[in-house]
Amino acid sequence: MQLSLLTQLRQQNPVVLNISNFVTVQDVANGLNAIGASPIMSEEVAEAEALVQMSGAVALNLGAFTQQQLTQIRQTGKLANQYHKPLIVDPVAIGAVAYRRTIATQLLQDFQVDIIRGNAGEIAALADVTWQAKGIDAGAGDGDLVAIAQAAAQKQHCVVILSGPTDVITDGQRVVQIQNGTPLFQLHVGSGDMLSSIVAAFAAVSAGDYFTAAQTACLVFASAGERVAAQLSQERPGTFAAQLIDELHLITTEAVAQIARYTVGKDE
Ligand SMILES: Nc1ncnc2c1ncn2[C@@H]1O[C@H](COP(=O)(O)OP(=O)(O)O)[C@@H](O)[C@H]1O
Ligand SMILES: Cc1ncsc1CCOP(=O)(O)O
Ligand SMILES: [Mg+2]
Repeated sequence: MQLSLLTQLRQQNPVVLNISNFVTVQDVANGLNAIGASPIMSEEVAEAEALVQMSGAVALNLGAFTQQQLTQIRQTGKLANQYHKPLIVDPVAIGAVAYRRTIATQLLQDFQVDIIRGNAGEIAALADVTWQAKGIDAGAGDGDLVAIAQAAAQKQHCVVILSGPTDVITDGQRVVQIQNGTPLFQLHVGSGDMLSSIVAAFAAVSAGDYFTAAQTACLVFASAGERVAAQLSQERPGTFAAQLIDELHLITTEAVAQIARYTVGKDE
């Protein structure tokens, strides 16, 4: 864990290129902006090379792609590899939709991803583990989440974040588990997408240590949500979403350190 990465992120204000889905694009842009990164979104393959070159990291969200956008996604992923930019993929709903799973599998062969961030249903699909994913949500299953995340990381040769009540972060061998968070995240569509792009922002300032970038991003994001939830007397999804943006902007490394609850290793 390296909370100083949050300070570096705010000092460096890295450009993060996002291919977003149309549902959560604004959450992602504002979440990145609030925490101290500089978001840019694009839907045009003709500008992909210029945008990748100027970016500190690239986040590809597979939430609602069309055939046309697939060309852009594939090209942007390849360019990120070519220009050695950290590449993050969010494989939205690949556990629930066979078509998405097929496409994601192909894409992950077309370029080498550095970090994959998904919920249990999505990461189980990558690891070929049976799971009852439900739409964009994690769904239900009884597999060992740490073993599933490790299997996915080993298969894709990258860092994997399996997010949920506990976030599991692994490079296939090493494991960190973060217990911070709030169930209110699940009441706001876009929480996961925001996290994936914030992971990209941390990766941009991590000098290639993607395992540390991934766990620090997860801890900061989950802590921000937890601090907001602690101030709410009722479940208020709208208020939570607005205040999450505020908190991403205001949260300090000291505040995160004060509430951080995580374990290093496989046992919680
Ligand atoms: N029940 C929960 N308790 C605490 N934190 C949660 C819970 N569910 C999700 N989170 C947090 O919500 C954020 C988004 O993760 P997740 O809900 O798994 O993504 P997605 O929206 O893609 O399904 C993460 O920071 C995760 O830690
Ligand atoms: C509802 C929906 N449909 C396609 S993408 C998307 C948003 C998914 O957002 P998240 O995974 O962050 O909840
Ligand atoms: Mg998601």
